[in-house]
Amino acid sequence: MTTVFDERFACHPADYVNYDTERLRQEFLVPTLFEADTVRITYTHVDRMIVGGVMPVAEEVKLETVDTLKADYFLERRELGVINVGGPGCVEVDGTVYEIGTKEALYVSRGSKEVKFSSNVKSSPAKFYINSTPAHRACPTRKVGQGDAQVIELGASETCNQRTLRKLLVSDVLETCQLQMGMTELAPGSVWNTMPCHTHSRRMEAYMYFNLPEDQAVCHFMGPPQQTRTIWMANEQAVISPTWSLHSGVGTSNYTFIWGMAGENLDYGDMDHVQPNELR
Ligand SMILES: O=C[C@H](O)[C@@H](O)CC(=O)C(=O)O
Ligand SMILES: [Zn+2]
Repeated sequence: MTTVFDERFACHPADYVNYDTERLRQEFLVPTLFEADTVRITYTHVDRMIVGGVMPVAEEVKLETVDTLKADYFLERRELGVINVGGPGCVEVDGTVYEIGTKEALYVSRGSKEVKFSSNVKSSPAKFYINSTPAHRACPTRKVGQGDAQVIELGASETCNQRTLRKLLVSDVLETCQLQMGMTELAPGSVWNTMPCHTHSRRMEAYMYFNLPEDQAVCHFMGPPQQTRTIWMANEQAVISPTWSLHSGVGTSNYTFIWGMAGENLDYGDMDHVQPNELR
């Protein structure tokens, strides 16, 4: 197995406006998450979130520390959220095995020394999407299945934004330090996520789009509401949303995405809303 590590620095909104397409993609897009028997992790200095993907195929894959963390093990000072977007698999945390089916989640406590990922069926490997953030204390490791989620229905077909939001690893469901994660699924024919959109300078966010047909795309919007830019995204790619940025997208078909947040509060409803006709 291999670990592929990449580091991104935080960026000022006054500089961001001068970025061209390539530079925007370099700073904010995480283009590859899932590669056989590999842990791919991107460390963003925006709230120090790590965004990554683990796809075990032929072997069990271990979450190993990287030199940049200067930690004896990956979760020495961090908590971890895992959501499986592939076939059924297992996550073993210090000897305890958790069966994680498609669209199920696992919260892993700070202080967990050994985290190992495996797929149940090689021909349909698990794809574990991960977010990890600094943690000041240990909260219990826990699996969160679809039935444990807090579900919210949003939007309408008339405005092409009908979607089901599932809060998985959030404060209403279980205890975490700062990490909050969930999944939003667009209804067939609906293409707009997070519209009307919002910002929340108290928290950064990362989005990972999946279940998007390979020949389709999502146009992701970012930036201060009056200075937006777009990043065209493919299936199973992630994008970093700095604290000053909105995050919304429109697809050429429907899709599902995972959102993950980190920052100074756990209040999902803390948002500064922006109406579509206010955007520039
Ligand atoms: O701060 C919250 C996040 O942006 C997402 O949860 C929004 C979302 O999934 C949606 O509206 O579709
Ligand atoms: Zn948000």
